[in-house]
Amino acid sequence: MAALDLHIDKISKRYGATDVLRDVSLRIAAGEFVTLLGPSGCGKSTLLRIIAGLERADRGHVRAGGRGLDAVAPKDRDLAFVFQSYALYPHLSVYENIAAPLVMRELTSLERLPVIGARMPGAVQRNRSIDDRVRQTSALLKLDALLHRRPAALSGGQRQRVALGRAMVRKPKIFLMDEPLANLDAALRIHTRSEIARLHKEMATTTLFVTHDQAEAAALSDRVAIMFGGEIRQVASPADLYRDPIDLDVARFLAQPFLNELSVPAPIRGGLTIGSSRLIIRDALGSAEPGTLAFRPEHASLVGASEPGALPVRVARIEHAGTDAYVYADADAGVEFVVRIAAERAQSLRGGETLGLDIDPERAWFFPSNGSRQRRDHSRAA
Ligand SMILES: Nc1ncnc2c1ncn2[C@@H]1O[C@H](COP(=O)(O)OP(=O)(O)OP(=O)(O)O)[C@@H](O)[C@H]1O
Repeated sequence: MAALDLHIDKISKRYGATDVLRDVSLRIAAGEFVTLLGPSGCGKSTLLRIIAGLERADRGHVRAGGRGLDAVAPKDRDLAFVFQSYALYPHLSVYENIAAPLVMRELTSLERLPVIGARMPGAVQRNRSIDDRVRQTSALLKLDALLHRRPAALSGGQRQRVALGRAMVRKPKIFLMDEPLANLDAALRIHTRSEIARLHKEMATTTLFVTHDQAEAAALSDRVAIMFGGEIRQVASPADLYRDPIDLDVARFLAQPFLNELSVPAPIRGGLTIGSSRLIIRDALGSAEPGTLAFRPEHASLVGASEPGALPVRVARIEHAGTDAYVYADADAGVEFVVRIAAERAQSLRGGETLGLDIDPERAWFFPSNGSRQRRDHSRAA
């Protein structure tokens, strides 16, 4: 199945007085899996609906494989849309649900009639080809054993697989998926997520996936476009977004499970003054305005209280998380930091103990209060 690239060019959309999308541009390569990630209400679904042709943009263009789609009817766009709600036909079997888009497209209303339709010239051949495609698709989705069942007799994950099957059977050039895992419980979400990853690997269909779940975005995507307030803030691979966020919003949104933040006065030659300590942070070199020092729990360590350059902290509590532990440590002036350490090491710590917090000067970020962070590599793209 040949995949198509998808280009979204300067899309804007307003509802009443609200700018829902502002000049949104995004280029998705043929076969790429890109996720729109952002908080509720940031405009993800609206953008997907505009690409599908279900909503009209006020400005901007959508192109797929070089063809402008703005004037193309939704049904002729060669896109398949998978929604959060499965919207299966309750009175049809799994087989009939998956076959439905092909039956509607490839058979006339007479040919669709039971008994008569099946005997009409031409329809026999087309019915056979529909049957082949339904069986291929259900084999790919491991639904073969469930083809005779009605949706009511399926689990949530199975229903979502049928919804995927119904979208896949038409062999679309592009998949649009709007939170397709949102209605599943935690275990099924992870299972169905790996099914989607496997299918994408096998079929390499260009996919634009919407979620507000950072773990889902990271697990599935080649690249993630992170949105806030109707704008795409940064587009990068999940690893680059986590490692090199463009601003504090992005760093916070990808906090797993916590981001340490501290407001600090303007750095002097990369040096930040925190209480009676002075820390040199590479990211702060070249900045001369106040801002926020931020770092992830894994980018600091606990050392002896008298270690030079370490901030004095007191162990408040320890949370165990499998092989790791999160240590909540209080610094002066009511600031709390979280540090990730190995679970074995946590066993030797005691609540109330005074230690030093050693922040990794290469990995901590400095976000100036006005203006962007000076990033070391430039993964921002549109
Ligand atoms: N038809 C509409 N009329 C008016 N406002 C709308 C309409 N559709 C969406 N909006 C508003 O546009 C904004 C973006 O909505 P959208 O559904 O695109 O966000 P989202 O990022 O997909 O959110 P969620 O994750 O909650 O689905 C919201 O503030 C929403 O209330």
